[in-house]
Amino acid sequence: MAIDEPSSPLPALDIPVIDISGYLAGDIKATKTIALQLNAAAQAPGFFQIVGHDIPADLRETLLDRVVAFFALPADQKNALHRNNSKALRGFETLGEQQLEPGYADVKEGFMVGAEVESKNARFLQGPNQWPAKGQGDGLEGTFMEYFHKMRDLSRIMFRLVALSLSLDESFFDDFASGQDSIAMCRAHMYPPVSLEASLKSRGIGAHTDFGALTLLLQDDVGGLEVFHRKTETWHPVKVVKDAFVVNVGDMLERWTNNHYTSSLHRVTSPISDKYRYSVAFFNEGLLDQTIECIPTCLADGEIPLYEAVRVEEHLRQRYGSSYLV
Ligand SMILES: O=C(O)CCC(=O)C(=O)O
Ligand SMILES: [Fe+2]
Repeated sequence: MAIDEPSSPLPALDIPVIDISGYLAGDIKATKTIALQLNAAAQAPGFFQIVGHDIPADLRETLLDRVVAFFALPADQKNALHRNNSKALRGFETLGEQQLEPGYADVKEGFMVGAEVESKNARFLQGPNQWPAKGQGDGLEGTFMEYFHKMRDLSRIMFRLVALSLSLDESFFDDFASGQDSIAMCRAHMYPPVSLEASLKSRGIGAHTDFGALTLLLQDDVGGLEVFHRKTETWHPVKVVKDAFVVNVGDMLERWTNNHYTSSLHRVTSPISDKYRYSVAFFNEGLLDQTIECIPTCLADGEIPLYEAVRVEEHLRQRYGSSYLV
């Protein structure tokens, strides 16, 4: 099946749900099990979900509520925060601006946020955020930034588990994931419903792999996220699991692990009910000057690295640059 064919009604691919509470509680036996589960899931399908994390339910719910309210603002108020005003891709983007799959401009709106960095000190993807004016989308900034900082902490935890899963020192990815200059981008999405007919010819977000190392996704209960299974060349829905984050391996981690871990194609089909779908993705992009090259524990005897070493900034400039239409 070609990758642009409509979604199939196949049963969900085995995308395991991993409970990380044992690691947070310092349980050594549970940590070993979690690392093994993560190792298996990161190889195939490159997607899993986590529960037992410490991001409070009321924060997740409040963020989604505020995101819904933001996307409901009049177009001129959202356009005043357009990402074209920002050197760091921060702010609003409207329907059709990003194209991740050739031939399909995404039918989504987005709102990108990151760590606040003053313009004069900013490098690629660093800079100030753009927030709605007073009286418009009140509370978004406080909730989004609280969420962003908590997700950074969760990322450090997830990368520690990734390190353990690769038999590395637990702190191997600490600087990459949570050092002072480490870059993380967090984008809220709104996917409007389309007719059944239109849904077959469009994408909420076109098929793509994520550019960074690891993505942590908060989704509402509408569904529509699908993962491509390379072996059978079929698309499979990612089930909505209460309180879970969907976690997926991105291109940098695939490259770092010499393809041991898999950065899988995924996409979102537009809702065809009358419901809008909302999600918030947290992307770990890492340190701009870091070099990504094959991790020694990922090279068995007789194997050779499949990729040349690449600087994170070079990789990100190339991937972000080619994904925007305007
Ligand atoms: O909204 C989603 O469920 C997925 C979004 C996504 O894949 C992305 O932003 O890279
Ligand atoms: Fe993605």
